Amino acid sequence: MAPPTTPNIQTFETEEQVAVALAVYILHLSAKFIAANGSFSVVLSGGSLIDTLRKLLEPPYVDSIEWSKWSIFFLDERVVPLDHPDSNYKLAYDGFLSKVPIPESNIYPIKEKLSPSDAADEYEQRLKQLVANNTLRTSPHTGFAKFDLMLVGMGPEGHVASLFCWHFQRFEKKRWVTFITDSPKPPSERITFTFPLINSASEIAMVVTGEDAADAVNLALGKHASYGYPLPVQKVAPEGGLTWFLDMPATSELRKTEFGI
Ligand SMILES: O=C(O)[C@H](O)[C@@H](O)[C@H](O)[C@H](O)COP(=O)(O)O
Repeated sequence: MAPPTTPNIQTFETEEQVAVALAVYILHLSAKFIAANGSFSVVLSGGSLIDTLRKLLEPPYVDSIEWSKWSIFFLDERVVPLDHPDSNYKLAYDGFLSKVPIPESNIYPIKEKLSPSDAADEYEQRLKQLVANNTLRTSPHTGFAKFDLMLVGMGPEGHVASLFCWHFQRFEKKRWVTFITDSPKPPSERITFTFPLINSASEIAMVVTGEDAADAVNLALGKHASYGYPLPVQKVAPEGGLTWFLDMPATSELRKTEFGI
């Protein structure tokens, strides 16, 4: 296991500025990985992240990216049909994927009409096949697939992907993809990448905006971060780079603790 890198914490006045900075960061990584490997594998979360990607759909970013080299995966997914309003694929398709020329064959939604357990098995097997045929690279440290970029959101109580406090999935060590049938955030049935897979990534962006996230941001990044039982977000410790993108409301509690205001 490679030692995790120190996070790069970037804070911005507004969510709009986070969206711009995220577009610049993604543009840079896309060019870097395509130059090095001829491809760029990106893992998307659900939630507000998809809207925060909106700057990528505008010039100069949209015209500067080699979209045909991108492949898209889902960090977690609700076990519902792909056209269901709760589907992360539908959210990503409507808000982002339908607006950029990523080949359909490079987009990897979950398979429909399976139980949560079977959907997780099927997605894991598909990832393993993509490693076997060299579409995805592997971490030499962990043997898990090594995605180029994971875009990760955080819930107000510190969950990431569908890995929640007080739910055993967060301790999974062997599986690449697992499932949950009692998710505290609806809908209850989901599949999710596990921490060993998440932490094998080359780059992770934690994209966290809004005041709802302020307590968990303070717990994760504040001076008492190492005290007590860690939140799921505190287990995000990739062998590659970790960059936090935060707006002012998300750092409001952190600023009180850090500066005693
Ligand atoms: O499918 C999901 O529910 C998500 O992948 C989930 O992990 C999300 O990223 C966080 O809950 C943050 O969501 P918000 O950005 O909307 O707060």
